[in-house]
Amino acid sequence: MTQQQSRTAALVLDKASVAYGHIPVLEELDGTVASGEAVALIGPNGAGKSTLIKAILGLVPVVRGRIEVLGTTPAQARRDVAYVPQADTLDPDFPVSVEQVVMMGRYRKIGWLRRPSAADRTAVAQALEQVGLSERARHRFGTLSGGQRQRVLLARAIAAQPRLLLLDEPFNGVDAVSQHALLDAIAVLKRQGAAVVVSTHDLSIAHLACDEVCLLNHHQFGFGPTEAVLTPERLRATYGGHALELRGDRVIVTQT
Ligand SMILES: Nc1ncnc2c1ncn2[C@@H]1O[C@H](COP(=O)(O)OP(=O)(O)OP(=O)(O)O)[C@@H](O)[C@H]1O
Repeated sequence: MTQQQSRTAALVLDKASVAYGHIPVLEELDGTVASGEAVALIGPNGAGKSTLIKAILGLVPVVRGRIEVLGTTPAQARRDVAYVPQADTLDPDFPVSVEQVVMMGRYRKIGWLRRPSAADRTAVAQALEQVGLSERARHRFGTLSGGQRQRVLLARAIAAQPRLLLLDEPFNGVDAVSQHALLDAIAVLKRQGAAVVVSTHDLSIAHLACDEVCLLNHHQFGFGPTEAVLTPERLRATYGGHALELRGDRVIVTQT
């Protein structure tokens, strides 16, 4: 990757406002995420973090301003963007193996009708290795733990070789091993030049994995380098009337 490419903006928010019908959710967001960098979206429940991720995917409309993804519109960039949802929507009883789930990440590249090539199988094996689940490739997806299933969904996103990866609270309720695998995978993707957007309540994720932070509660309360933006004062402003405790690296809302 050249220096020029490494400075390419993967995501631009330009006075972007997002709404569900007539209900405004996000107002006038501004910020840029470069390729090879990660940004943490931090804010209380209902702040609009998932909504921003859906707007970047082109699933919720931008009603004013602009969201530019990989130099184009969210809808046009979609094939180069991978998404790991907050809760997996795959029925655990559905009889599908771990490697079949990860292969789903390749379908946008190979099409639904063509058989996977050797390159597709290699991409799947590498993605599973990256999340530490190679030995579970033939296991049924539904038999894995919640944290392991989350890692499989991350592997599915990695196998897609995205230029932008969107993770919606991927660290909720996962064990330390899964958390490490997730952090490692984010680091590898960044090194490969992908940009990463991760919504989280865990400030350690922002410190460990993210170059930048976007503080959100319908409005933006800060967007910039993690160390500069992630201050107790700004967090309190973002969480508004809620009483807050910073317990270790987690934001705990003690009173609403
Ligand atoms: N499909 C929808 N239609 C209308 N309003 C919605 C819809 N989805 C979410 N909202 C509203 O948008 C606001 C932001 O929700 P969102 O899920 O983006 O918040 P969040 O920051 O991701 O919260 P959490 O941390 O709880 O996941 C909330 O007020 C929610 O009720």
